[in-house]
Amino acid sequence: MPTTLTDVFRGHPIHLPHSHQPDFTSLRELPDSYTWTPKDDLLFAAAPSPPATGENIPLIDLNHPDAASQIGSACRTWGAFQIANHGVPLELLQGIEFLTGSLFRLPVKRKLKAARSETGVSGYGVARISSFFNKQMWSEGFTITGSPLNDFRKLWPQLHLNYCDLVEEYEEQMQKLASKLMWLALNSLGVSEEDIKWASVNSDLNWAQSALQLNHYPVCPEPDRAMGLAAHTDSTLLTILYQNNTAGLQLFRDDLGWVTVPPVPGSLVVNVGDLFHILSNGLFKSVLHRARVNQTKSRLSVAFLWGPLSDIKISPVPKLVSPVESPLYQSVTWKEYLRTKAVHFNKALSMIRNHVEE
Ligand SMILES: C=C1C[C@]23C[C@H]1CC[C@H]2[C@@]12CCC[C@@](C)(C(=O)O1)[C@H]2[C@@H]3C(=O)O
Ligand SMILES: O=C(O)CCC(=O)C(=O)O
Ligand SMILES: [Fe+2]
Repeated sequence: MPTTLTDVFRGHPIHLPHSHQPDFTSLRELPDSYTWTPKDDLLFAAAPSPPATGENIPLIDLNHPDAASQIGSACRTWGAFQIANHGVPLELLQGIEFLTGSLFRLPVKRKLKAARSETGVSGYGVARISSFFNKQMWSEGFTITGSPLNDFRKLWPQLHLNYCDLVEEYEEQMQKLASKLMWLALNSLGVSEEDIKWASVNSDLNWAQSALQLNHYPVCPEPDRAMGLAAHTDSTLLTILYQNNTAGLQLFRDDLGWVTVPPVPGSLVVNVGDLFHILSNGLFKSVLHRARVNQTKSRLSVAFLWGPLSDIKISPVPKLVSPVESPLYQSVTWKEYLRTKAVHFNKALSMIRNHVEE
């Protein structure tokens, strides 16, 4: 039996000083424990990109003949892009948004019946990365790895089977899309199937696994001082994000600061994760991103976090490594990397980097 994501996290309990949320709707003012300052997050106050620069993440039409090169270039400059004509039925996106909304609208007591345990990865709770910060985030989440049946039964005694089918269908579609996007990006670098043995296109994707992260950012009384989800990179190969019609996702660019990703109805946001950065020998950028909140509209997002099976060694594609230099990164499995990340968080990538000898 391959190691699942659930197995990987069992050995990494997270101890959160505050493991569940207050009833956000009852808070009229931002409590101290939710008030962020630059001390709590070095990049908190980094300049937002002036809208006048017109710099925006590309919106790529997957039916366009140049889609592969556009994706490749977006992965290098932004580490992210939006896609239209992705082939995922609109009803499925609306379905998953509806499921997410109904989950977070449940009474707190019901949601807590499916609370994530200290040693678990699935279930309801605060963001995993909360343990690295002194302040709390203005959000609640629900993580799905493997079958959500047990948790969903507790949340919706009547409707859980329908919702399980919906999640399964969503994951299937996302899985296919993710591998298609990965290969488009790799092809743009001249990398083909012979170069990466474990990631064959025609293997029913039995080399991949995923997690689904549902996020809710309630309306916030003082959004400028609050943080929905603190800045992080994903450890994945790729993450595909569906966001409802409320802006909040921001990407960090060294040259521009924080850039907001505008919601485009029906489209999906794709971002490069740490493993794809490693695989591309640093060519694709694992983008630092975060979620801000606002005072008038609550926000929902659904992240499909996608990577290889836990024991597959990921190393920079030899073709992308210069013949006279060593690869930028050591080889690492997703399992090893998630463990490094669970301890070192945003420093994980630099810990497996090969340092040039003088
Ligand atoms: C398979 C994954 C990937 C996880 C952990 C586990 C399930 C949930 C994912 C996230 C989702 C939120 C950001 C992140 C940084 C987090 O804390 O939980 C992600 C993390 C990672 O990409 O490293
Ligand atoms: O809500 C968002 O826009 C970002 C979510 C995210 O980054 C994540 O779940 O990993
Ligand atoms: Fe993320």
